[in-house]
Amino acid sequence: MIEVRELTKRYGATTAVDRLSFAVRPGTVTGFLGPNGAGKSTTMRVLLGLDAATSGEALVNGGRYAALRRPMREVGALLDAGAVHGGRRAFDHLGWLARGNGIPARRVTEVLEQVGLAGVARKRVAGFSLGMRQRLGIAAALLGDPGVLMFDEPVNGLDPDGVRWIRELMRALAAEGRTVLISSHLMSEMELTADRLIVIGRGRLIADTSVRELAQRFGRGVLVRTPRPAELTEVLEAAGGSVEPAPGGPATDGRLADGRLAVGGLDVEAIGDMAAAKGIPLHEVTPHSASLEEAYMALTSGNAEFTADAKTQPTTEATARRTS
Ligand SMILES: Nc1ncnc2c1ncn2[C@@H]1O[C@H](COP(=O)(O)OP(=O)(O)OP(=O)(O)O)[C@@H](O)[C@H]1O
Repeated sequence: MIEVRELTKRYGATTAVDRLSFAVRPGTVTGFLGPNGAGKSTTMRVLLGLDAATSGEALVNGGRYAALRRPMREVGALLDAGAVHGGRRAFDHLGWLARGNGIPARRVTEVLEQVGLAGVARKRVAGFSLGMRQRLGIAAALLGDPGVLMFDEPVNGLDPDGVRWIRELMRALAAEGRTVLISSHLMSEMELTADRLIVIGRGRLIADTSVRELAQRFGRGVLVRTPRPAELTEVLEAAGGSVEPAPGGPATDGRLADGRLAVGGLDVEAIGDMAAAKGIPLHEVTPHSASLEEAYMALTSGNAEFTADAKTQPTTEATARRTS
């Protein structure tokens, strides 16, 4: 179990994580999503005791990492696959980690087999491809057979076979009842791997939802294009519709991407009638089936527009709203 409560991390004037709260439960793969610089790595580093929180808490199995008695047996992590010294052999690197953490030597052989590196166990890491280094990093994370696992961008730079292998491994680890948190900025990858999604932007929570809920929320709707998006938004929201800026094109007024809106909860006829009644021109009205990628882009585009109010951070659904 991973719990982050009102976590804030500042580096000088930069607020990397801003009153962030979420929980990651056992038995699921949870995707930790957000654009570059959203605060994913920082959150993971604080969870792993590599950085101190400015305020709030980041707990693993109910305690701070520093207070865990046998950390590698409780939590395994891959933060930076390049962090291993190139002169070391894979077997020796893992053996050194095992000895330092009271882990039986047989685990080294087991995890090397598990990640498919048994054949190169005696080779120096300097000669490893990026994919092999990722596998070695994952082997290190698995060494203590921990119940909690965190992987920062594990599929970065991997070929399709490597990506599929990681996806299957993550799902298998969760199926064994482990808590698995994977960060990524690719919804396309998380869609196939994760059960739950925590989406952050500018250090704040944007959505804490299941993949299914997100698909349902954005799954069907009507795409509307108008030169007066703010007025139409007001009219449609007053009628009970949900309105999000739709991806596609740069934002012209800093808030709404070229006046396209994804409308949920209202049909084409109702939208057309209401716009006509208010004299708002419509340049396009199309029934639309959004992909999760589009949903993610709508959630994260112009993060300032989606700042979850820190006092009422959503916990069960993607409830972040535009603030204007
Ligand atoms: N050690 C540091 N000193 C100063 N600023 C930092 C430090 N670490 C991170 N930051 C800043 O904090 C913010 C969040 O960075 P972080 O690396 O956590 O984001 P991220 O979501 O992991 O992004 P990416 O997907 O690019 O890895 C960024 O603005 C980053 O520049």
